[in-house]
Amino acid sequence: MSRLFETLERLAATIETRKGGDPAASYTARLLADPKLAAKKLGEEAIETVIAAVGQGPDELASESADLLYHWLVLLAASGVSLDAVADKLVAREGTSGIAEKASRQTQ
Ligand SMILES: N=c1c2ncn([C@@H]3O[C@H](COP(=O)(O)OP(=O)(O)OP(=O)(O)O)[C@@H](O)[C@H]3O)c2ncn1[C@@H]1O[C@H](COP(=O)(O)O)[C@@H](O)[C@H]1O
Repeated sequence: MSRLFETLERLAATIETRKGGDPAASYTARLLADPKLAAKKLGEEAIETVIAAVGQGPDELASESADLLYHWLVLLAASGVSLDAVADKLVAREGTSGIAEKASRQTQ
């Protein structure tokens, strides 16, 4: 398994432990208690990642990507969506070109 996936699984497990936690002591608990805030933060981190990608260099892009993935995991946890559920979607798409998939939707 890749180091990134192992890290994401470990972080997802840590995030689960924060459910119902004290928002004053845990930033994760604060986001989990307010899924709209978690979604808003994910949007902000996505924009910051794009800004890093178009002009701030590789280290900043890696750092913003880490922020993005952390907030993505929190939003999944807040919404009751497991990493396995996301994996199922990706596996189902394996081998299907995005161009072919879009064309099939347009002919339906
Ligand atoms: N990986 C992270 C992680 N990445 C980013 N962040 C926080 O996400 C926030 C990012 O917000 P911004 O970039 O918008 O920075 P900001 O301007 O300070 O934030 P705002 O004022 O806009 O809220 C910062 O407070 C970061 O510290 C994280 N907070 C927690 N984790 C992990 O989650 C674990 C549990 O955290 P707690 O629940 O807070 O103990 C930690 O041990 C870490 O492993």
